[in-house]
Amino acid sequence: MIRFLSQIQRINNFCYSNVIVSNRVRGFSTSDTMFKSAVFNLQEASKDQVQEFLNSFDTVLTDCDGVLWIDNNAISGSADAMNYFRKLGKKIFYVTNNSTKIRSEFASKATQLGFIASQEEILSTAYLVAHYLKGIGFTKKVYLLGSNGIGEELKAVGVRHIGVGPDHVKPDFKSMQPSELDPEVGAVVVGFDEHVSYPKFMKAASYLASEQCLFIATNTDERFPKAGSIVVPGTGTLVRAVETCSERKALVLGKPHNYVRKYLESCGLNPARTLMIGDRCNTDIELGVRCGFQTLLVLSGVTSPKDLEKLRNEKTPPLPDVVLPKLGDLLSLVS
Ligand SMILES: O=C(O)COP(=O)(O)O
Ligand SMILES: [Mg+2]
Repeated sequence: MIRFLSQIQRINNFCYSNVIVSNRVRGFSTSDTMFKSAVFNLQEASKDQVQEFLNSFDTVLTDCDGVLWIDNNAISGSADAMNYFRKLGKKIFYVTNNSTKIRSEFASKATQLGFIASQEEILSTAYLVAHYLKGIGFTKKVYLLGSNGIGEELKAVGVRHIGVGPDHVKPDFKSMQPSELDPEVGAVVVGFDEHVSYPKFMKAASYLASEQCLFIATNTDERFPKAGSIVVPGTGTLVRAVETCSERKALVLGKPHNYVRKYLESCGLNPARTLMIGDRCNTDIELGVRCGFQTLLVLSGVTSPKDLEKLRNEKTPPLPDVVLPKLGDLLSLVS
């Protein structure tokens, strides 16, 4: 497996890749100094090393929120970096845990923000939910605690759903009757839902009281990346709430879980020649590590430089192979 880090190892005469392998496979047996060095700051690389890095992969999988954009604003330089990868002939996939849009909407958003993207290159959790239910031949109805993005993807594969939009809290909300439940519901899907409410939790948990009812979640991200000090709770907040009141565990489809991993495996990627870019260690980097990809963490989203330092000090895996402040910084290293 010829990877960038083993090139660095030769150049620096320092065993970066062995440190990483031993950290991952055999636990933290290496010295603190070696461990800390295991995350390579690409900004400290020479031009030749950056070139080696760029030559070490053919496929780029990138996270979206926090790497390419935050809300509706592109992160400076990200589009140029992604378009540069494309110019170099790299295959590109946008792999997002965000469930609020259908794939064509993600492609339009990307295009508007300056990225080159087609629907076929988008792998979103809304799509994965539809892919999963279609794959198991699901014919019942979905109770959806989520957005229209999932609803539209379900519709595209012929799966019926209810629940999207506000379900207002009434003064006597605790007196909800079983007649308010739809007997055709055979699955509860939890994704991001800006209209989350107590009646929705009651309905989700009541459907899930039947063991036959499937329980699926898009992702468990704790927070959305946000510029500024306001915390925007992520889908994990809703999943945990439904898990708590239903006393069940959801099957989670998004990064870093098995379903998305298997999906990517079925795309015929060569793990040794694939780079995963992310802004979050416990989803993006974890997925990359589990799949055997190289991993690049950018500090423009959820993980701050302080968070990374803490993870390195506490020796908390998964850690990325390389790090950059933001994806756009790559271009100044090659020009
Ligand atoms: O929307 C989310 O929760 C995360 O989306 P991302 O995977 O593109 O960061
Ligand atoms: Mg992200």
